[in-house]
Amino acid sequence: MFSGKSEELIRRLRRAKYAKQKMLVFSPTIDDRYGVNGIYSHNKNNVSAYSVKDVNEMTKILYENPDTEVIGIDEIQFFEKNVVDFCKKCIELGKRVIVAGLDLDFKGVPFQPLPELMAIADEVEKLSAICTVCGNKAYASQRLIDGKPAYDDDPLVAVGSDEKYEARCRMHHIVRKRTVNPNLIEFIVQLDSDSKKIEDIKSLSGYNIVKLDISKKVKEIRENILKLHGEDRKIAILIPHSISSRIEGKYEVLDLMAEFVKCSNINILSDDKFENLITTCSLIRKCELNIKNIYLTCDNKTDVEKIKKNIGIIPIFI
Ligand SMILES: Nc1ncnc2c1ncn2[C@@H]1O[C@H](COP(=O)(O)OP(=O)(O)O)[C@@H](O)[C@H]1O
Ligand SMILES: Cc1cn([C@H]2C[C@H](O)[C@@H](COP(=O)(O)O)O2)c(=O)[nH]c1=O
Ligand SMILES: [Zn+2]
Repeated sequence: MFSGKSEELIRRLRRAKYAKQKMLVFSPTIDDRYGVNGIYSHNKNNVSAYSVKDVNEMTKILYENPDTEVIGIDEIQFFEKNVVDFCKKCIELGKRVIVAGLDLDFKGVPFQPLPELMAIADEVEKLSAICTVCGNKAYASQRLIDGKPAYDDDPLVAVGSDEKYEARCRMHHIVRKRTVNPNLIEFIVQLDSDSKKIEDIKSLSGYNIVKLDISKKVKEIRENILKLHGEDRKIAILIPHSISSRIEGKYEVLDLMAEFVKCSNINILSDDKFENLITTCSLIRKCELNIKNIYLTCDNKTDVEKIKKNIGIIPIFI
């Protein structure tokens, strides 16, 4: 963007006008930045044009004006692929076709249908703007959202001008990739009654420990977990209730934990109520959740062997 494509198109169309050639000029309806029914450069230089939404509309107008000699199209990247056939048809009919469009999108990926149009064109003039950071020749358009580079999964089409885009050279053109929080959510199922022990768990140091509040709505709880995890934080969710407790009277805590099966570990804090531990572990495993650690808050050494044999995990005393 800002390379002077529209200015150049306007210049060529003005010359055709001086030559008294009959012209049809098209601009996509979607581009209403500086006005409709015209081609406008960033300097507000303009020529009048038909504002059309697709190739069908262009074809109709062309049939109504069969003596057209020159056809100009701006922002051709906003038209469907069939605009290539339209251009070919016009050339076969002996008309001169001048189009302007963006070759690369904000990610630096070829913007369809420019690659095909450039391949079939008799003449291609590639214009460059100036990098707003270093003053070198620009390579692509930097999309900025709240002043920060856009992400690679942002929508392809976003009409705008310098409030959204800047010309940038290769070095200063940035596309952000959305990073997935590499930290798994650590659920801490508390089967004992001594919550103070949680601070003693070394593997959870640095974690933001959030207590699950089952008086809230499922949607609210879920969104809060997603938000905290999405913020790239290390989070541990303390479950001070039975995993069979219900949220909103119908949804078990275990159902909620199962929603995060792909991005969570389960840690269990247990005292000497062995049966309770066995039942909890088997319910958790039925949901294919990963039990990472079992922490014993009692010092009953006989439990270690029982847990190892029945659950397959060597418990850690805290
Ligand atoms: N970074 C930039 N590099 C070059 N020209 C710029 C820049 N920013 C704004 N401009 C202005 O934009 C004009 C080109 O506008 P325009 O023809 O609409 O470009 P395009 O259609 O390629 O976006 C230039 O003549 C200049 O006045
Ligand atoms: C890079 C890029 C641009 N756009 C939009 C933004 C503008 O409305 C036009 C380009 O206009 P210009 O005449 O070249 O200044 O295209 C878009 O929708 N998606 C993109 O990736
Ligand atoms: Zn630069």
